[in-house]
Amino acid sequence: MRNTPVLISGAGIAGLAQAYWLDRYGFDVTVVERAAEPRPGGQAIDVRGTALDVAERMGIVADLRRLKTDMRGSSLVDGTGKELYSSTERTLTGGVLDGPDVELMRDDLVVLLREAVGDRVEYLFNDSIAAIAQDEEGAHVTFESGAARSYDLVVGADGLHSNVRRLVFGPETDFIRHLGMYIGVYTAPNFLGLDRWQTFCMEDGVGGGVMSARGNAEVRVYVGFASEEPLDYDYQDIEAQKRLLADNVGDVWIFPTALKYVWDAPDFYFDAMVQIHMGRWSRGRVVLLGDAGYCGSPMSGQGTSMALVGAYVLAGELAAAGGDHEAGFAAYEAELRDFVAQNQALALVDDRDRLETAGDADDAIARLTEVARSLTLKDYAPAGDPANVRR
Ligand SMILES: Cc1cc2nc3c(=O)[nH]c(=O)nc-3n(C[C@H](O)[C@H](O)[C@H](O)COP(=O)(O)OP(=O)(O)OC[C@H]3O[C@@H](n4cnc5c(N)ncnc54)[C@H](O)[C@@H]3O)c2cc1C
Repeated sequence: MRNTPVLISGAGIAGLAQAYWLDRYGFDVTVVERAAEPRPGGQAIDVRGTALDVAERMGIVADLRRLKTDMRGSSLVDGTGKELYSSTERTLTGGVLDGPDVELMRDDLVVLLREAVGDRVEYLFNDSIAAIAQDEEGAHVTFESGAARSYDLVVGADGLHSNVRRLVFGPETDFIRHLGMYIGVYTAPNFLGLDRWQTFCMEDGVGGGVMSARGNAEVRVYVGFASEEPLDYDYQDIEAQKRLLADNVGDVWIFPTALKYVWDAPDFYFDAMVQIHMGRWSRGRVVLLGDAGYCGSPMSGQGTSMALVGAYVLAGELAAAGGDHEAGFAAYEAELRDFVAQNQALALVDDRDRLETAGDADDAIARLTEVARSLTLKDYAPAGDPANVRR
């Protein structure tokens, strides 16, 4: 597939995994990323079920396990700080501690994927696609920098607020399903003195938690508030988002203290709990992957795993279709639709936000584990051996 030039928009989890697999099948890959480098930040994320099989085929499972968050357990408190339960067997973010699933920091996974891709693909940082025109010859892309280039295919892996989706499929409002919650995630000093521990708080209208990270040197704060109506704010204006968070979180648990650290946080991430639902994930030579096409929201617990599985399936089906992108895109959807629907449904289960007892948590983890494993990967020959392609 060399000489099949593919442009991937976004160097997040989906984009980097896609670059890895397309390169391994011999496509000629360019990645454009709006940020100056793959963006760090984020809370603990999970690789579980079928996504672990993908990681196995990438040869990165040992690295994932090395980077695993080293939690001893978790507790849940109410808005006054009264403990509802505590467990040394599971965490609220990662599930059963001695199970096969891997919970790690999002930025560690980004670095790991970047290393797995190596220098074999071209990166265009600090840039973004301004326009895409398609015809029988290809997808003709103009970048915001002013450069213009043609590709056979464009993969939109640019996250929840996908630029490619907006340019090719229409406005975000056509595809978004609001789940009634906003969250902010950021790093703070370990102001609670947590020792490999996470404590979460569930209270009407406000919720979240604090989790120690990096050998207890710091914590990741995770704080959200309910809003039935979608809020109007600038996705690029981080200071305004911090203000929005501070203004909407009341005097609940330790959140007022946690929010004192938000102003200096280097890695603040804020977004609505929303899902993306689309009738089609491709149009012409353009296809969507990960959050761009089927965001499940952090409430699904499966955004990262869906991105990894989606990247494997899309690249594999394109390779199997031998250059027929319409057949490849159709097979990608056929293979992945049911898996995505089941994973997105996890965020909508009524009792997922009512984890008041250890039994509730066990039920939720059992359901998640079953759905996360519900797809069996196909073999897409001929991929190179990871030992030969990884540097
Ligand atoms: C900084 C950050 C922190 C996150 N923290 C959490 C978290 O704590 N918990 C959680 O559950 N999920 C979090 N997520 C979302 C989570 O990473 C995704 O749900 C999941 O991993 C699927 O990944 P994705 O690659 O589809 O999307 P993302 O990980 O969102 O990656 C999208 C990438 O596209 C880039 N991009 C966006 N617009 C453009 C553009 N116009 N041109 C080029 N590139 C563009 C972004 O900079 C980013 O690198 C976070 C995402 C980001 C970017």
